[in-house]
Amino acid sequence: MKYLTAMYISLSESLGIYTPDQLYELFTNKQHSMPISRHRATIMQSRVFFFCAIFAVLVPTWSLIDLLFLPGKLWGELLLIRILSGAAFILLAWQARKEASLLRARLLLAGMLSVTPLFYLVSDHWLQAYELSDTEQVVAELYALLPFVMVAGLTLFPLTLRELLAYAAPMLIVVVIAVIPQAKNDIPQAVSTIWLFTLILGVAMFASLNQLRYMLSQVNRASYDVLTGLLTRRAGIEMLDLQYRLTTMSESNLSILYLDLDHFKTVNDVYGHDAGDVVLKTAAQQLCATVRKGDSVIRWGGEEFIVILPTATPDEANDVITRLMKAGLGTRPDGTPVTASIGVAEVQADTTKDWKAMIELADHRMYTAKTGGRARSMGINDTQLLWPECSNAEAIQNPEEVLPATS
Ligand SMILES: Nc1nc2c(ncn2[C@@H]2O[C@H](COP(=O)(O)OP(=O)(O)OP(=O)(O)O)[C@@H](O)[C@H]2O)c(=O)[nH]1
Repeated sequence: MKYLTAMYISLSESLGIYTPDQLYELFTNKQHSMPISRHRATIMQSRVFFFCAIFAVLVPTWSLIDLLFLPGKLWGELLLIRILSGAAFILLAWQARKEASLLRARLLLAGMLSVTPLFYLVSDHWLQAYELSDTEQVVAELYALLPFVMVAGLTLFPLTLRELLAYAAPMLIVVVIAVIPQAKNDIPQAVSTIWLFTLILGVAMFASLNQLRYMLSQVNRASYDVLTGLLTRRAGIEMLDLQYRLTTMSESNLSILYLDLDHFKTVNDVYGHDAGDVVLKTAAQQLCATVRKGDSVIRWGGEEFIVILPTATPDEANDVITRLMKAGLGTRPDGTPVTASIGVAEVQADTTKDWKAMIELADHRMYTAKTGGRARSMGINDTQLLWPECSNAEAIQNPEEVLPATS
């Protein structure tokens, strides 16, 4: 099995087709990262808003066409459900303007997709009760297109296969229920209706999955640093903003660490850029290995990192730093330990007004740690923690001392 998976991965890489992980990401959102879920929720809600706003106007306005071509009593009945559907679309559009979350986006889409099939089922029931002339029949036939319009609308949303199946199944059931009476008189017509619906559904699912695939690649590219695999500054800012708001809502704790590797430039200058890259990668891996699952590590700049520690008090943040100093950030090419200057900030202890102020404070403390001798952290109330192996960090990492002797 392992052998087959490895073969599939190498084949998929060389042919440019999906790897098992990519396929899984298209099947379900279980492994989607926070930036992807947020981005997807925002797109879905903005499109639900767009769709619902248009339908909120179109559905009631269409009654003018009904008035011209359908019997008066039938027009009155249809007008009632048109007004109700229009109101439902207004409600959905209004809800879609609220802050995006995946749960809200999914519920709104489910709501949007149910209004039209319900409208279709009720209107179809009333239309069947009337003997319609040829012209009236043409207008009535337009009603039968409603589920097709809705299913085609799925192309607008970047959905996983599981979501698509969950949304498409009820619509398919509605169409099957609606064609049952028709099947009694005209089986080929009923079969071709279901066939056409399935075909449009297939195309819509394909387009929707493709949109998701494209979105995944774009968001991943923008959210993860190519060298270290950490969150990029852009994705990190979104995460900081979210965590800060969640923390202030729940009045809990939130600590951040601002790390700047010490004398990193000398690694590049003495051993070359590739060696510098290896040091950065190792430091990033060590950081990720030290923090908890819910924490986030961001590559803030060249050799600067930010660690977000949700719910962590200043003492807990210091525990993380102690763990990190013990585990280390890897070694430089000359075998000396890589160290960092670290600034700490905490939302309650520092009473910061927003995440930017928190970053500024942590940056300022990191600078104090740097000027205070490097290889140390500077926390709240000037609490300092020193790197254990580096009681004399400056001497170990003095650029002049690591420069190889020139002949
Ligand atoms: N190899 C490599 N180097 C990088 C990357 N990004 C930034 N740098 C280098 O990181 C170095 C940062 O050096 P400085 O900010 O001067 O500071 P430093 O040498 O770490 O010294 P202190 O911060 O004062 O301890 C610069 O030489 C950048 O070129 C990268 O992706 N790869």
